[in-house]
Amino acid sequence: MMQTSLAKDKIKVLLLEGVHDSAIQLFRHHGYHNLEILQTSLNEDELCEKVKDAHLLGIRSRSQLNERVFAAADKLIAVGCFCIGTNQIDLDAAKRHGVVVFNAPFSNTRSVAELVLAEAIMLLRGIPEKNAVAHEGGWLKSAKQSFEARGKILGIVGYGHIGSQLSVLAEQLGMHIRYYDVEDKLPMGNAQSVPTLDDLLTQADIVTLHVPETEQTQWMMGRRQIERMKPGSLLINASRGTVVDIDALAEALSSRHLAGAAIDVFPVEPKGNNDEFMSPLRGLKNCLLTPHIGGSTLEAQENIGVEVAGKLVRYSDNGSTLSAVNFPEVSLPTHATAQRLLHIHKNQPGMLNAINRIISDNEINVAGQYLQTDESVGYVVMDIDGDNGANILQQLKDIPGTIRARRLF
Ligand SMILES: NC(=O)c1ccc[n+]([C@@H]2O[C@H](COP(=O)([O-])OP(=O)(O)OC[C@H]3O[C@@H](n4cnc5c(N)ncnc54)[C@H](O)[C@@H]3O)[C@@H](O)[C@H]2O)c1
Ligand SMILES: O=C(O)CC[C@@H](O)C(=O)O
Repeated sequence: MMQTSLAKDKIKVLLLEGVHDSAIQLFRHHGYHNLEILQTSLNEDELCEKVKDAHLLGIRSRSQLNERVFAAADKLIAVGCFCIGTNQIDLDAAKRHGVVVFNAPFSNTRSVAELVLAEAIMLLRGIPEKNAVAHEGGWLKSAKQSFEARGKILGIVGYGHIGSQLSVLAEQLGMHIRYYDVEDKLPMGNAQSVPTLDDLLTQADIVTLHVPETEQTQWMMGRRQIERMKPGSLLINASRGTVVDIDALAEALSSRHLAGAAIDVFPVEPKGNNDEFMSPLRGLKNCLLTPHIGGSTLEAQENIGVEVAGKLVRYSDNGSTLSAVNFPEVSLPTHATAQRLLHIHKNQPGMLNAINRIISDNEINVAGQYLQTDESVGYVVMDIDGDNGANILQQLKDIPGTIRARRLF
């Protein structure tokens, strides 16, 4: 087990939002026993208080990490998103504070694709409404407005990991796939790309959204886009709640312009399972509502736990930022007899010179050194011979423009 300069029982790991046990096991296996585990997210004030003594933080989609939270998190070195989306984090603020952010870019994608396919079939058969009516003692036995999936056009918006897997699964059922993406994407099977969102909306029997939350995707399914959808068509959203104008959707479902919808994500979601879910979609029987569980299968959560905890441990143990979402990627092999120093700084001229001047003034031999920069930060990982690491750490921290410096082992 790797020895770090800060004893591992002093490294506090704060895990929120019911991260899977596989993550906890992995931390413990690597010697991290100072864990605080919460099942819910925290509001901004609670977060600011809790993060004060945390070195590593694990969250899912509900925790909002903004400038104020990072400013309060003096000791924080990394955040792991135990999910795909990182839109809940101000990634630039994290970087300015020298905090590296990781996620799990594909571990839950199959789970989402499977759910969406099931929802498409359920909506085509009007099951949400038939189910709701049966629970009230009614009996809607009818073939009216009930359809097979075979031969229907599935319109996929965002043909990434989820959209493209869904494409393959849906084609197995005999559906015809059209997709719209801002980037050129390899069509799977017989899927066809369409040039505009409008083309997709006017052709598809079912529209399903698989885009990330960005400025461009915010409210991309507004009133006008919903009106462009074919009368009697269906909408599925398992991407992010801000992609769909929920009031316009509620009206389209009430008026039956849309025959049905399945919505897993909402502009405002409850903080935890004990909070009330508020939405204009409540009570609409042709709308299947799920509590943001597209990626919540045991398989996905177990894999995500191992993947993201593994990334946090590798960063904490040896400084590897491989696959970080907001940081230059560096992974230096360890040199058995050397001490490792990490230096995160503003990307300004002369930083490497300043670091190396300290090394040479102290007559230290460098066993390995790697610098990566992006437009705003630089990250140096450096192995030095001898035992001078602790002595020069303060000098490295004193270099103007330094964001954070750490001695690992
Ligand atoms: N409901 C859930 O539990 C759940 C689970 C996993 C992911 N998600 C959400 O689903 C999203 C998609 O996941 P993914 O793994 O497929 O991501 P991905 O990055 O692999 O694919 C996203 C695709 O959207 C495209 N895109 C981006 N902006 C676009 C725009 N304006 N118009 C059209 N296409 C655009 C991208 O080019 C890319 O191909 C995630 O960002 C996350 O927010 C939700
Ligand atoms: O597990 C979550 O909270 C979010 C799941 C999903 O939206 C993701 O971004 O991966």
